[in-house]
Amino acid sequence: MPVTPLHITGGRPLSGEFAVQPSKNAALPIIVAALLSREPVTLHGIPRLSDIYTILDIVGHLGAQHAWVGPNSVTLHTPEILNTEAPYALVSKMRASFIVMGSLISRAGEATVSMPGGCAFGYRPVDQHVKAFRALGLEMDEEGGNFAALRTRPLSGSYVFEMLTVGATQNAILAATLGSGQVVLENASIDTDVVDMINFLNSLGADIRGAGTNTITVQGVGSLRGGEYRIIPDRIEAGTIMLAAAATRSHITLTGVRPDHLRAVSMKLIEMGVGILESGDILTVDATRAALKPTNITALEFPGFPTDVQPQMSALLATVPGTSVVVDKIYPDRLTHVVELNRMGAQITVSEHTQIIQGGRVHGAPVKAADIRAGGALVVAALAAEGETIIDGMQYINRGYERFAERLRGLGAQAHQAELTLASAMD
Ligand SMILES: CC(=O)N[C@H]1[C@@H](OP(=O)(O)OP(=O)(O)OC[C@H]2O[C@@H](n3ccc(=O)[nH]c3=O)[C@H](O)[C@@H]2O)O[C@H](CO)[C@@H](O)[C@@H]1O
Ligand SMILES: C=C(OP(=O)(O)O)C(=O)O
Repeated sequence: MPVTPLHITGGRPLSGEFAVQPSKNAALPIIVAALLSREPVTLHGIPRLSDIYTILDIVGHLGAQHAWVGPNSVTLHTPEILNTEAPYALVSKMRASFIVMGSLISRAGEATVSMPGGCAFGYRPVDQHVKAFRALGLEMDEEGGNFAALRTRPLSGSYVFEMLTVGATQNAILAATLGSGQVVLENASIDTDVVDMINFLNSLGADIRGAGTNTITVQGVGSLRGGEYRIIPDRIEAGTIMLAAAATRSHITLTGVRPDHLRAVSMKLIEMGVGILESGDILTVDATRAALKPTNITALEFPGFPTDVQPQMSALLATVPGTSVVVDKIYPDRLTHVVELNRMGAQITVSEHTQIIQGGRVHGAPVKAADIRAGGALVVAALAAEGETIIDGMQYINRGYERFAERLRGLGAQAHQAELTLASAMD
């Protein structure tokens, strides 16, 4: 299905309130984790995004029935696993799909999953998933781009991750949740999305200790019950909007946020001269008080500055006079936004994976998003830019931001996506 470009006429401040969506990157693994229960599980706080529809298709193929029971609530029910194979056509769309491997191993003792896809911003191996599975006792085979796992004895033992990885930590936890052995994961990710998945599994009766620390112990249990769970707010969307407010020198309020998940973004904005006020689940951003100062950022694992907000930060810094430097230690090649921002008058050069940004004015231009957060960056820049920006590649933005044009209009932005005409629908 073709999607029409987003038109934004920028250069004016935003105002009002923005209700942050529930977290895509927490919801995806929790939907996969719901496969572990034979009983119905109702999840509240599921954003209506293309990635969510994709994962629902994937778990549906494996045996989960699902029904939307509210605007952002889904009930999943998997009495039986019907398939232990997740084919390329489904898995190639999205990186998060690779963790169905863990759920299938737990529930069925075997899994064949194609190498995952996802946003193309550089090398994204799955070696830690595979090494962890092997260390915990699974037989692993790789053939023709597929990974096959077979459980011949209860999972047990330990694995020390070679780097902090959200997905591999989640995959190993899922694989060990149902069973009779004990698994210890060291140098495990403390990311909010790992913690939320563990909290969800424990709410159904799993025995997983150490969430939010680098050592996670999973004691296998026989089965999980059904239940209800609410997913955390989307800190990446919230971060994008905070940076949009700063780029447009606005004063806005974000509602339904977890300020404690956003500290790295808030601290950088405060350092730049932006006022940030936290009160419960409300966060106010005031960029009207002083001229903003340039800064340097390095994207790191949580609780460091998120890689998923790095391109949007580059867009903001392109509007701040002076020199800023941006490095991404998680995905050093996450740079597809640079050429497009430069099309809008930004002055960003890249040397050895380091963005050197000479901030100043940006102007509207036709641009193209090549991945989700590059799209977020182009929206931030377009809101700040004089004139009209036409952003192509909305299929990427739609992976991560729900009804974005409409919700940005709620902040007073001039943003609209043309309706699909019969002619464009047949493209
Ligand atoms: C759907 C979802 O939630 N995606 C997020 C998740 O991706 P994802 O879970 O894939 O990212 P990881 O945390 O696993 O990756 C972190 C780093 O470890 C490396 N690595 C990872 C696994 C592995 O087997 N080998 C290896 O070398 C990666 O290349 C990367 O440099 O976390 C990323 C890092 O916060 C975010 O950008 C993604 O938006
Ligand atoms: C990069 C993302 O997703 P994926 O890991 O599926 O590519 C993202 O959510 O920013």
